[in-house]
Amino acid sequence: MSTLKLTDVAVSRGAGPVISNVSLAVAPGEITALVGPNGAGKTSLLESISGVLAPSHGTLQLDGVDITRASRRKRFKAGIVHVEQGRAVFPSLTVRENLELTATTPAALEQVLEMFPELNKRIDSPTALLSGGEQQMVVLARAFAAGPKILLIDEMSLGLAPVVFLRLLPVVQTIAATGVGVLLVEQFAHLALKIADTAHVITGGMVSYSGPAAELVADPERLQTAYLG
Ligand SMILES: Nc1ncnc2c1ncn2[C@@H]1O[C@H](COP(=O)(O)OP(=O)(O)OP(=O)(O)O)[C@@H](O)[C@H]1O
Repeated sequence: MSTLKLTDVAVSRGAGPVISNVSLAVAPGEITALVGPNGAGKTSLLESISGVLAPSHGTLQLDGVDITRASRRKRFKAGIVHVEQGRAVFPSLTVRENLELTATTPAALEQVLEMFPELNKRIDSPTALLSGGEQQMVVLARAFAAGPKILLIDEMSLGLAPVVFLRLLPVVQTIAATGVGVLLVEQFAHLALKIADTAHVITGGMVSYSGPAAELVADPERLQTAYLG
């Protein structure tokens, strides 16, 4: 059970800073939602956590250990797994072959399929033949099989109908229930907030709200105000 802690993180890209002064924690077994408008900096923040981008300021700690300068590979080995935007499956491989990329023993594969029983039915199908929602499930299952302590999920809803996205949310809850700390980035804020424990709204690279997700669900005006920065 691991906690990720960001303190005063800033990230620059190209022309200048895209993230400033972000402090937040991702607790084990909980879902932390990071929501905000297009271009707010959500992806950049996730990339600074998984090591794609180096923060220009601030610190990142996993269980009290400073990982601010750790390589991407080292962070992955420490349990920070990043599900990037865009459903990166290997379409010509079967579902089984996609999962075996991270579930490297028969026991590990069995454990993943217990968590994702829907995939069992399609296990020998080429992944290209699956629906968008099922492909996203393969991506989540593959990430879960990597044994994350902290799972970063970027815009899982991209290109999916809201009704399909809704079916994936319980899967994220099941993953968190195993003790994984989930940081869920979403543009469908109202749906993500329903399953989140804690929420952070980010606008213009800065956090405009941090608190219980239920507070934003109960008070949509507050969510709107936070979106306006
Ligand atoms: N590869 C890049 N090079 C330079 N600037 C970039 C790059 N990617 C994103 N940006 C800029 O960084 C800022 C934050 O973008 P980012 O993608 O992190 O936001 P986001 O909240 O994830 O938005 P979206 O939901 O549209 O992906 C934006 O101003 C964007 O134009």
